[in-house]
Amino acid sequence: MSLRYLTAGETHGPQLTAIVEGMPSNLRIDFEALNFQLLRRQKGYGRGRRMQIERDTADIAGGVRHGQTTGAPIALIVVNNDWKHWTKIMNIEPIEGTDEEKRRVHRPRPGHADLNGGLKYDLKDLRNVLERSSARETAVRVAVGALARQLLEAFGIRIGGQVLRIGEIEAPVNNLPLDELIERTEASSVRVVDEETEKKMEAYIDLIKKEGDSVGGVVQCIVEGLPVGLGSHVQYDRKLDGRIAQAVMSINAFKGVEIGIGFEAGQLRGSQVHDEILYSEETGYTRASNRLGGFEGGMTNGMPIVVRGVMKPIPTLYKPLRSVDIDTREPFNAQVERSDACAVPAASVVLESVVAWEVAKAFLEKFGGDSMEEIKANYDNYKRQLESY
Ligand SMILES: Cc1cc2nc3c(=O)[nH]c(=O)nc-3n(C[C@H](O)[C@H](O)[C@H](O)COP(=O)(O)O)c2cc1C
Ligand SMILES: C=C(O[C@@H]1CC(C(=O)O)=C[C@@H](OP(=O)(O)O)[C@H]1O)C(=O)O
Repeated sequence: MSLRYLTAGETHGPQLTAIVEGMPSNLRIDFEALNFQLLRRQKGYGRGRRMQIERDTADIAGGVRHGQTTGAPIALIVVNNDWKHWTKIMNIEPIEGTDEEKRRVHRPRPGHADLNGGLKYDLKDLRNVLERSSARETAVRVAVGALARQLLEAFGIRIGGQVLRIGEIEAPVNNLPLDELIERTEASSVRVVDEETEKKMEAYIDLIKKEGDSVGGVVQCIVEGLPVGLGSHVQYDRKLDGRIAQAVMSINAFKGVEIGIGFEAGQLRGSQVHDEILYSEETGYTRASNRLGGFEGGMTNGMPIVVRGVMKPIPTLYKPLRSVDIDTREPFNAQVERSDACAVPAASVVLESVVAWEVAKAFLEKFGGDSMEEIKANYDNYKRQLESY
């Protein structure tokens, strides 16, 4: 059985839940490291008041005993602190003239799931759509990704990321070693490596917010320490770059994905794009560059995976756009819900998490076993095969 998971839960409901199946036994879970990933996602300049209410941690309610996985499905729970403020609105049916009726959402926000979801599921309170379409769900996806990260780390595979752009402000290109990149972005309110860019981005977010507007950006994730041959060229749905693209596009508000130089490849010559193959006794086969971001033929080539994603501006605007009231079909300004002005730094943590998951899944498909020991034996054997090739 391959690795899989499902999530459930509403943004203003009691909790978010994930069931993760297919994790091998005997993986030691570092609870502090798991919760650190949740904390990372909560930080970032430009977020709304909700992040001051929440203190995200993941409770494990199944599949782990004495700090180690047992091979059983893992149940993860992230509690919503905000639930206590929403119990009435979430539990009581909105009756005309009551406070609950006033909180019914009937003026869909352009750019959010409100109208499509209302039409599709025949829901007259668009809250029933927004509760689940909210990116609050990414909290539990980050918890799931944190498990994947721990599995990968046991095999020396590591992940880092950074923000490359927020609206008009672009971060200068850097090729820092992963450790330094992680250290510097961790210290930054917008997950960039230098203070000058950080200051510019903060000021830009302040300006956007003051104008009742919102902003998106570009985020990048790097995975290092990979073996050659995760994913496969033989079937469309086994191509790991394709799976990663799907995972990135599944993040709320993501509108595009690039691997390596991505779209730039369309304007360059072959000689400027393809990574020349080298060989040495110490390193085995390697590449002179990594413009293709670690992939050829849907398989890892041993170079770091480089994935970028673009996030559109947040749809909820304090200065709302035109919309139509679904009760009257009259033009109205869209509903204003409490909202972030910019969630790009948080989204960069979500990007790392979904990429970690896809890589871990492909890793288990290749080296699969029911216990960490079995996987390690398979992995060591494969490494010997590569060395003798
Ligand atoms: C970390 C994160 C935080 C977000 N915060 C908000 C927010 O506060 N308000 C909002 O309207 N959209 C927010 N979004 C975006 C919406 O969830 C998203 O646009 C919506 O679900 C519609 O999906 P789509 O943009 O993928 O089509 C956020 C997205 C992410 C990744
Ligand atoms: C709760 C989170 O993000 C939320 C994502 C979100 C949306 O529409 O996507 C809307 C906002 O919800 P609320 O109106 O409750 O403040 C964000 O705060 C989170 O990231 O944990």
